[in-house]
Parts: sequence; structure tokens; C-alpha cells
Amino acid sequence: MTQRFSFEVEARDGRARKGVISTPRGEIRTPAFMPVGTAATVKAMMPESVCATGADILLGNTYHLMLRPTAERIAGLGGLHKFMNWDRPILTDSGGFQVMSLASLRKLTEEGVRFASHIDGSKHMLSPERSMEIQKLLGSDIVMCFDECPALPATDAEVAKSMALSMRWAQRSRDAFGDRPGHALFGIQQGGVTKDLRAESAEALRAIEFDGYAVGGLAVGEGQEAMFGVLDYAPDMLPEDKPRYLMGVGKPDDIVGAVERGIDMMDCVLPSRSGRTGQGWTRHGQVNMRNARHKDDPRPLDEACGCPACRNYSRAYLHHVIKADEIIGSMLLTWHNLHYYQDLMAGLRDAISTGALAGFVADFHAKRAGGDI
Ligand SMILES: Cc1ccc(CCc2c3nc[nH]c3cc3c(=O)[nH]c(N)nc23)cc1
Repeated sequence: MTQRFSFEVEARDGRARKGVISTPRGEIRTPAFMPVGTAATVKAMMPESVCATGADILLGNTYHLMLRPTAERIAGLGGLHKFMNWDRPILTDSGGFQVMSLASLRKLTEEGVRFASHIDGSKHMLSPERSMEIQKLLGSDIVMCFDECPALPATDAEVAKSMALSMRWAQRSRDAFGDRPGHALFGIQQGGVTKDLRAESAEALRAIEFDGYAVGGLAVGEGQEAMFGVLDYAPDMLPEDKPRYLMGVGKPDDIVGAVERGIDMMDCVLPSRSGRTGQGWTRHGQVNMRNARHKDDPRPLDEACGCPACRNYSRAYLHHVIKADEIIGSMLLTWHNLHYYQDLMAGLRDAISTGALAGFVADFHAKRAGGDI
């Protein structure tokens, strides 16, 4: 086990890379999908179950944890890993994105963001310095810069102004992070869907130097075509030898397209959130387990899946417990969806290793019947 943070690219296939991130708490196989554990839990999952799906790393959230139970309380109890019984790597977001999407009474200044908690209306402030302090208190292995992600629609001028602020905050995040061997700080590229602004942001981040680089400002409603349009050039603007993290993505076909375009890490609430609403994601497409057509179906959700839901239960059972709003319904579908996402990542990693990515992608699309199956 290393005491340092490092990234090694082991194979390439076109722009896609297969590699490994080494951290003191374990290795992260890339391309990696990172389950979201916003409030110190991947909802409906025990940590050992998350590990069993194949996840090497999970995500926590500065915004949620600073409000409840507070970063100071988690630090006093030994840090987030101990608190949530997950001893592998954790990446935490810096909080700015969640403030803009969840908090009320927000006041944005050069200093940072003042806001009222969506939980109890209490007043709080986030800045690059406070975000770094919170993420240090949590003990996360990969820390994200404090940035601003502009809401769409936004004019070029608004995107440029926001990106410039995020780059000043990136420098302040770097300065406040200090020197923490074994811990990583990732910069976040902004610039909307404007190539010149994306280039300007990449240059600013390179000059500050980070352990990894995120493509931010996407998966905010721009649609897959516009997102892929940015990914056709933006990842290559970032240092080739560092991990590239596309934030908030996505559906299985978004993930495949992002990996083809050089992305190494992704996160999304989709597999867990949709699992709780009865949506199953499979290699043949999406299945709505609330649909009455499953009432008498003895088959598993996905014949080719090895997860506990597909090994031990019928669609009829999943339909029943989902309709009855039984807790096990959320557990089984979340487990299946996260297992499927990790299976997809393992398939992508293997395909890149053997130079067979084009065939894998063609097979991925061919298997997906249109609509519900
Ligand atoms: C626990 C957790 C939840 C969510 C996230 C990612 C949240 C997220 C985005 N989600 C969709 N698009 C996104 C863009 C940005 C962005 O530009 N900057 C930041 N800091 N986060 C983003 C990270 C961690």
C-alpha cells in the first residue's frame, strides 16, 4: 500500500485509457464509476454491499455533511471513513454545486457563498478556505476545488465571468489545501460549452497544478449531444498523465461515450436514485419494475447478471415489493443497478486492455432494445 497518490495509464484504445489510481487507502481501477454517498451512506446499501458491487471508491458531500451532522462532529468521531464504516478511498465534492441547487437565500461574492440550510434554515458560509477545511475534517482522500457551476441557460459573458471566479477560487483552494501527502486535490474545468473558455480554464488549472482534473459544468441539462460535443475536445486540454473526472455522469450510454472520449472517473445518483423508484438498468436497456406486466414473470430482472437480486428473485417478486413500497425493493434494485454499472466499467476496462473497445461499444448499443423491456 502506497503512502502517495499516483495515477498510471496501463493501456489505451483510441482516446480511451485504462489505468489505476493508487492511494494510501487502496487502488481505484479506471475507468471508474463512483457511487454517490451524499449523507455518509449510499442510500439503501450497506457499505459491504457497495464493496461487493465492485466499487473501489465512493463519494461524500461537503454541503450535506457540513449541515448535518457537521464536519467537526465527524472529525471528533474519527473521520468519515470510520463514521460510515468504509475504509477505501472517498472523494468529496466541494459543496458549491449543491449550495446552488439545494440551499436558499444564497449570496454569492468573491469571498464565497452565504446561504441558508435547506434542512433548518440556519445560516452558513462556504468559501475555498472553508471547503478545504471541511474536506480535511472529513478526511476524504480526493478533495475537489471549491468552484461555481453556472446554471443553464447562461450567456457566454456569464459563463466567462463564472469560470474566471472559479479559477480564482481554484488558486485559493490550492493555497488552503497545503501539502497533504497521500491526499489529492482535483481542479475543476469550467467554461460551459464554449471551446475558448474551456481552453482558458484548462490553462489556468495547469498553471496551478493539481493531482487530477475534473470536467465540470456539464450534466446540468445541456443534453447528451452538447455534452459529447464538449468531450470531443475538453479532456485533451487537461494533462494527459493525470486522472480526468467527469462530474455527474450519467446514464450507461453517457458513460460509454465519455470513456471513449478519454474520461477516467464518473459519478451519478442515477443507479441508486432510480433504483428507489423501481427502475432497473440492464444490458438490454431500462426496465420499469412498477409495470404490471411483471406480475407473474418468474424470470430474473437480467438473466446475465450475477447480483443477489438477479440470482435469488423473480421479476414478479421485485414488482410486488416495489408496488408495496417495501424497503427490500429499494435495496434489491439499488444493488442490481450499482452491480450493473460496475459490470459495465469492468467490461470497458477489459475492452481497452485488449484493444477491443470499438467492438464492445458496438455490442453495447446492439443489445439495447429501444424503450422498456
Ligand atoms: C456526493 C456527490 C454528488 C454529486 C457530485 C457532482 C456534483 C456536480 C455535478 N453533477 C452534475 N453536473 C455537475 C457539475 C459539477 C461542477 O461543475 N462542480 C462541482 N463541484 N460539482 C458538480 C459529487 C459528489
